Amino acid sequence: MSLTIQMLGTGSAFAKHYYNNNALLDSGEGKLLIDCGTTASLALHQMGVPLSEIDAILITHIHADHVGGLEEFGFQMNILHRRKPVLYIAEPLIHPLWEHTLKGGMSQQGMIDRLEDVFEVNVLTPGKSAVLVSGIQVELIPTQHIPGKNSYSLFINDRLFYSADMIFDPDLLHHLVYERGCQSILHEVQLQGAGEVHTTLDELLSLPQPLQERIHLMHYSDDMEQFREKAGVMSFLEQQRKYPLAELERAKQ
Ligand SMILES: O=c1ccn([C@@H]2O[C@@H]3COP(=O)(O)O[C@H]3[C@H]2O)c(=O)[nH]1
Ligand SMILES: [Zn+2]
Ligand SMILES: [Zn+2]
Repeated sequence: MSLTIQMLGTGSAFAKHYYNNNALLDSGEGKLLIDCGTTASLALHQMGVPLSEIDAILITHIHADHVGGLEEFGFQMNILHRRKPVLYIAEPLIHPLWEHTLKGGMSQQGMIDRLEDVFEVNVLTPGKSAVLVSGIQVELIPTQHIPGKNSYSLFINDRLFYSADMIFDPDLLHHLVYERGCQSILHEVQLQGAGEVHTTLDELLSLPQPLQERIHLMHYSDDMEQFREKAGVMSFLEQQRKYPLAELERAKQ
């Protein structure tokens, strides 16, 4: 069975109409959750996917719309299912995730003192591809988001680029498509204003047409419908719709 991608949500951090920009990848042999924001467990509930069916979680960076649901996920799995969820994470994110995000809610003296006490932590090395669940191979690519905050975009199965929150990096997109065989790009977008920590629609519209044709937009604000025409050949991903990878790749033809 081929890979499918279903966004739990496609919203920006402040969106209310759209849930947090998190994704469920399903190879048919295993399920990988990309990011676990504040709205993740509600979205998964609506999608009919029990938390216990998720084989692993991968975190791109530390912001609530990407990690705010980990406390509930961790507690539910440990308390209700008696097992630690598998967490893939770059080493520099471990300390801030525990010390600055999860410790306040999850620590229990003598029982839960570290991230590893509630999650099965697997460290990923940027630039090195690894099979995270059967049929899903991921390479972390460091990309720029907030000064001093580590953030990692993803190159999946050597053909799909999934942007973390990131500032515009046209050279990376060019490199992935023309030198690494990238077929489709799921890219975050900021529809209005200056892209100080995100990539703007205007910036993506400056890319050559063959690159734009590969792009599917996500992480957008509630006024997305007003930008469909402006986005041209770039399409907006719909939250909770299941996309076979082949469908995303067909869009460019
Ligand atoms: O320098 C800053 C820092 C943050 N922010 C906002 O806070 C949000 C945090 O989550 P996010 O990364 O999905 O999106 C970010 C932006 O919406 C910003 O506009 N400028
Ligand atoms: Zn975000
Ligand atoms: Zn962010």
